[in-house]
Amino acid sequence: MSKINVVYWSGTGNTKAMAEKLGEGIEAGGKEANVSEVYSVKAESLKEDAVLALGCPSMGAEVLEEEAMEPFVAELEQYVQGKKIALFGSYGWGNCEWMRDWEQRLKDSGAEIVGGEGVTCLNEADEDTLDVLFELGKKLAKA
Ligand SMILES: Cc1cc2nc3c(=O)[nH]c(=O)nc-3n(C[C@H](O)[C@H](O)[C@H](O)COP(=O)(O)O)c2cc1C
Repeated sequence: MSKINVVYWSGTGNTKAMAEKLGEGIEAGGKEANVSEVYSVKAESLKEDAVLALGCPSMGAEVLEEEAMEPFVAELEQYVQGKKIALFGSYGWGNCEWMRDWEQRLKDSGAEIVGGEGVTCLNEADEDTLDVLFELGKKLAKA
């Protein structure tokens, strides 16, 4: 059974809960999910992953969290050509500009965004969003 890495940053747990639900979907789809906080993962270790998922809330002013996630994504960009990547994250008040920018950035580096766009939710994920993430996990397992 091959593993799918889900790497996330979460300050207050909203994006963490999204990551965990995505992981459940991956396992339901028949693959092992490796759900990790960004602090414990080196971008280089994902070099060979054909499929992976990344999560981060909107921080700063519509940007990725800047201490850990932003440098991680910046380093990962050199490896993403041809990869299938699912994106997700929570936000508090904006218009999801951070997610649109993140999608575009990875597409420009040659990645395919699984599902066409990142999954976003206002603050804590509701049941509908959790269902979407579960289904996305199953889709990742088959990608
Ligand atoms: C320092 C800081 C900056 C934030 N900036 C934004 C922002 O620009 N746009 C937005 O929609 N939400 C913003 N938020 C709200 C978070 O995205 C929101 O609280 C989210 O649910 C946090 O997810 P987490 O629980 O995974 O950390 C910000 C929150 C903090 C603490």
